[in-house]
Amino acid sequence: MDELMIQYALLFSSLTLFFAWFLTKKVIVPNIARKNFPPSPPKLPIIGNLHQLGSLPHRSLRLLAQKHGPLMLLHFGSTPVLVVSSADAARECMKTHELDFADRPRVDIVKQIFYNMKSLISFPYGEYWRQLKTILVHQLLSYKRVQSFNVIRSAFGRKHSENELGKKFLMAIAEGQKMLINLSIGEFVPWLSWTNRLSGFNYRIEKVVKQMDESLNELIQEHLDNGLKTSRGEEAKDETNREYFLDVLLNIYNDNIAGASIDMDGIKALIKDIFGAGTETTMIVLEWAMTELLRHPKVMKKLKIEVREILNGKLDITFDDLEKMNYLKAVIKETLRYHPPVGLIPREVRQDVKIMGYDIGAGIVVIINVWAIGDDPERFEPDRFFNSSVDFKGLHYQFIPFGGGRKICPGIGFAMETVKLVLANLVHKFDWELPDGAKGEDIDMSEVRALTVPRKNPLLAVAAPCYF
Ligand code: HEM
Repeated sequence: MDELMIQYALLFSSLTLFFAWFLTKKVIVPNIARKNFPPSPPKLPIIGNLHQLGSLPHRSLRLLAQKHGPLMLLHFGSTPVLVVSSADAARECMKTHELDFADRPRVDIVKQIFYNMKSLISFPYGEYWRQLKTILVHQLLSYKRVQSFNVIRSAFGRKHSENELGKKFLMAIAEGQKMLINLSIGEFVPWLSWTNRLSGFNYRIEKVVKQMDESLNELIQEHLDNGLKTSRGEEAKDETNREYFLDVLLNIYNDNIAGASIDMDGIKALIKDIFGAGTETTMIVLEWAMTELLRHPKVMKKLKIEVREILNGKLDITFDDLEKMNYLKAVIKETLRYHPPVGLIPREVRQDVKIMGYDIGAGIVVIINVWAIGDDPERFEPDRFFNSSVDFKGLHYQFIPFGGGRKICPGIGFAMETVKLVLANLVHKFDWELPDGAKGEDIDMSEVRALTVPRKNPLLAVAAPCYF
């Protein structure tokens, strides 16, 4: 009997082994083998390629791409990540297969910050995303409104951009952004997600989300208590009558604007979109533009001459004046190419797709390395854009500081008018130099790792007023 049992056991294990071998050889392996995945650098157990990201991922990923090619498959923990590093590859993803690449990665922390992804940035491509985009583009950022808003204080109003409540909200946004870049290992290796609780990561994120929510609720309540403004994009006569983004959104919520609808979480998520995506990016362009002007005195001089000639002794700058400043536009474009504020654009693949002969599976996270794609990363030269038709509106894939395809940044007009206006004013009204007789080449050019790519240390410069 015992012998029979042993024979049964042997037969059973042999059958199991044969079945496993058959599955691996004939079913699973051929399926994988038939797939043509993009090249991958070697990875470590558990963390995958996370250790290769370094302190400035846009730079480390460019170095890796120079070795492994414009489409690379990395692993952040167990999460597969496709890295796109050439204009041709970006065109394939953002234009040819636009819809297949139109989602953002579904990271837990993003879900928490954006009310279960109810924001334009995070919501999967589809009907709700289209509704939010229509509200943002047609109600908040239309050309008429861009001109009628006081561009800097347009979200809540002057009072809130300077008072405690506004500051508290901005601090919570900054903290949330920091947490988004310092994602814990638990986000990439699901079976290690318990470490998020242990390390206090979950607690910190809950605290930040609560802070943002509380300050948003207070801001909304104040706007409701003070009566909503309904200037409908007309130029308001004074600050007290000006209609801000929040008024527009609350009017849509109250059904005062035909053809649009939004719920309260949607309003709050959209406000976070505007602050998260719109304020720091714009500031970063301005700071890098001033840095490059101080490093390149000839460029500064040429810009000053253009601005002052067009203004011809006039103090205030109008939108029409800005339109004529072609060298100013070239300086800003070159700054966006050389220091793209969003160095890495995150996307997620919606369904299996073939790109440049490679098989890319649904659910794979995609990173488009905007900085690596903008060629000639060693030279700042605005003249390359002077009288050139290359633009950032998503048609020229070698220059995509605002992204491309349907997910292209909806704030381009708003951002560009702000940057042009502020930069033109800075060079028109002041002469600039570095402190203590320092030279351009002494400026510290270090970048810091963030969701965006800002200067590591603030730029210090001395302004002397110009008299007309
Ligand atoms: C110089 C300033 C700015 C830069 C460089 C910038 C860059 C970008 C980039 C690269 C994307 C991703 C696009 C893609 O996936 O293809 C994006 C998305 C976005 N930006 Fe901007 N942005 C700027 C200013 C603004 C402003 C001022 C606003 C709003 C007032 C804004 C709102 C958004 C939103 C809502 C999205 C998400 C769009 C979506 O996912 O459908 N951005 N931006």
